[in-house]
Parts: sequence; structure tokens; C-alpha cells
Amino acid sequence: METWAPTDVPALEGSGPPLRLHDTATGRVRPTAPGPVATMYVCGITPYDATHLGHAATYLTFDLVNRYWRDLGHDVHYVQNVTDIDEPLLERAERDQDDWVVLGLRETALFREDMEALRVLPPRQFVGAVEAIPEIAELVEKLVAAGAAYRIDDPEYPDVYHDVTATGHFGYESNYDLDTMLRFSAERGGDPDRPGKRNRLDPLLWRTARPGEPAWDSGLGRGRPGWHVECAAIGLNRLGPQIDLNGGGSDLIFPHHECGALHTESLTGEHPFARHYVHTGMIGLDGEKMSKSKGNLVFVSKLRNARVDPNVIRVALLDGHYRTDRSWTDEVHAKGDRRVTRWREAVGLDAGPDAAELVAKLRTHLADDLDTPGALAAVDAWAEEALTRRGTDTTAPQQVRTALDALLGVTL
Ligand SMILES: Nc1ncnc2c1ncn2[C@@H]1O[C@H](COS(=O)(=O)NC(=O)[C@@H](N)CS)[C@@H](O)[C@H]1O
Ligand SMILES: [Zn+2]
Repeated sequence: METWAPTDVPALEGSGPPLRLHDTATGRVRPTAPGPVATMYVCGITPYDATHLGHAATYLTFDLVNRYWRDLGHDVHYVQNVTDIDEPLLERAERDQDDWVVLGLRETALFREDMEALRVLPPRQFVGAVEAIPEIAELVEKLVAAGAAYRIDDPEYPDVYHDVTATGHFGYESNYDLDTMLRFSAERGGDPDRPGKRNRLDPLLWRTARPGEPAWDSGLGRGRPGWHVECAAIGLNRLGPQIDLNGGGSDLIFPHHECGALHTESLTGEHPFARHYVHTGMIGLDGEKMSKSKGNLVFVSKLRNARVDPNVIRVALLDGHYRTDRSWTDEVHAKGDRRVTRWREAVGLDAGPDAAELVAKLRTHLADDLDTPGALAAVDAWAEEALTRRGTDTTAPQQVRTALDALLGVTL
């Protein structure tokens, strides 16, 4: 499916330190080391209730990774999916007496608009699960042929599951204990208590057609793919068996990214699938996690319709560190608004303090596991200096504008 419109990224002089990021699998912050083309798979939305500020905070995080890698001189091959077939989508369509296909198309279109408004750089490939079903089914067939996957002994619905013992590495990505895995599996779309599975955590690969459910023909018979294998196939087939970064919110640590790694590594034998597994904290609303089930969602489009500057949304969300669970509040919004106003005044001057020092600080903070609180504070300091003690560098205001655009995606 169509990706969204590109945003140009101005080039800056020089470059900063290597990007260091926290990796969930090793539990450590360590340098990324992409080749000339960095490869990044970030899970996309399930297209309903798009685009809430939780989604936005996560995609803004990976936008900073994209921008910083480009600032280091890498090209970035960024792939993202849309889970346009899945239980939650079918249930929402049912609830709203909506056609699930139309719901998905409408919400995906809104998501693209919101991403463009927030100036998030688009993925090179933006792939829907439905359009990928042929290649997903092919991956499942290979897993069955390799003996890593099996049909469950259920004459009515002989679904296909992946044996979690297939690689000998299962659990390395999340490092969760068995109880936690079982709990999250049950809470997040898994079926640990289904009789006949070899292991309770074995993830579904192919769901045999049920009456009244959408189904597609495949070499596995009529049915539809499981959730995790959708991302495994879309990522593997476009980025290869080992990638620089697999990303998403912390709710994807398990089972989603653990099982995605199981699927690709079972087939390719290459371990780990991703050199960095990067996960963002949850955005809440006044202390409660912002989630579809809670219905306490703040939408990017609603803020845009209220004439909120997308730069304010971006700066407000970047004020907290990407890995912390944090809330959207009126104060967070107001602080972002004050900041953008103040920065605009400062770059509106005809001269300012030396910009090179600020650019170096921005790079150092971003390279340090995306320390955006530090980066934004450095901009605050430059703006205060410019507005109180003035400065003599007549090129500084424009240099700062360019650096904020390239590195933070903020246009003043
Ligand atoms: N409250 C939140 N705060 C931060 N990130 C969130 C929040 N809610 C969802 N996300 C992230 O937003 C992305 C899309 O979430 S989603 O719409 O539920 N879709 C999915 O998780 C799947 N389609 C991934 S293949 C995921 O990375 C998810 O972890
Ligand atoms: Zn995914």
C-alpha cells in the first residue's frame, strides 16, 4: 500500500557520535553499527483509533533514529506494516456496524495524514497484512516443511502453530520468566490454554477459516495468518535475515517481537534477527495508559483540528525520555507550546550565540539513547542566551533552525 509523503531533511555540517540505543534483548545501551544502509522494521498500527498520542510518541521516537542515522551519513531502509486484518479490527468493525475493510482504509488514510503533519519520515515500504498474505503463507509453509511448525490435532480447525523450542533461543529477546510470558500471551492475543499445542506458548501461524470470518486460499488451505508471522514475513522479505533495529512500544516485547524473532530465525538460522530490539514506554492520559480498551485516547487529528501546531505535539512528546511511561497532560501540552514560541522568538533574531556548540550538544544528547530531555534543554539554553544576552553570530539563527529541522523534525 502507499506510504506517506516524504519530508526533506536538510543536511548539516559535520556529524556526531555513533548512535547508542537500549537493546531489550541484552538489557544494555550499546552502539548501533549499521552499514551504509541501516535497516529498521517498526511495527505499524492496527488501523482503528488512529492516530492517538501513544502511537505518535512511538513513531516520533523511531523518526529520531531515522534522522540521526541519516545525519551520520547512512541511508535508512525503513519498513512498516499495517495490521489490516486481526481480531481487534474485526471486533471494532462489528461493534460499529462498519465494514472492516473500509474501517482499515479510513484509519490508515488518517494515520498517513497525521504522520505527514508531524513530519515523520515515511517508511520506504508500508505493507498491509492482507496484501502480504501470499508471502506470509509461503513462510508458514516453509516452517512446516522445516519441521519447526505443526498442525494442531483438531479435526474442525487444524490450525498451524510454531514450536517454540525450534531455535533453542526462545525468550532471549524479552528475558521474561515463564509466568510473565504466559500472562502476556493470554492478554495479547495468544491462546496458551488451547488443548493439543506442544507448548503452551507456541504462537499461531495460520488460522483455519471459521464461519463468518474473512479467509484466503493458500497452500495451507483457507484461512488467515497469525499476527506475529505477518511482521516476520514483511520484515524478512524486505530487509533480510539480520536487521539493525526492530522497534515498537513495550507492549510488543512479548509475545510479538519474541515470536517474530522465532519465526525468522527458525527459517534462516541467523540469530539474532535484530541487533537492537528497541521499545518505547507507554503514553498515558493523566496517569492512565492511553489505550483503545480504556477509550481514554487523545487523537493527533483532534489536536490538529483545534489548530494545535504539530511542532508543539512533537516537542511536548519528546520532553519525556522515550523509554519512560509518561502522561499527556495539559501542562505537558502547555510546556511544549511555550517552548516552541520561545524558540521561534530566538531564531527570529538577526543574530545569536554560536550555533555550532548547540548542534554538537544536540548530537551528543541524541546519540546517548535518544536523550531528548537533554537535547530540548540545550535548545532552551541557547534560546534564553539569544533572547537575554543576545549574540553576534548572524548565521546562528538559521543554523539552529536547520539543525532543529534535521535532527528533531521541528520547523520554526
Ligand atoms: N499508549 C501508548 N504509548 C506508546 N506507544 C503505544 C501506545 N499504544 C500503542 N502504542 C504503540 O503504537 C504502535 C501501534 O500500536 S497498535 O495500533 O496497537 N498496533 C500494533 O501494535 C500492531 N499492529 C503491531 S504489528 C505499537 O508499537 C504500540 O506498541
Ligand atoms: Zn508487528
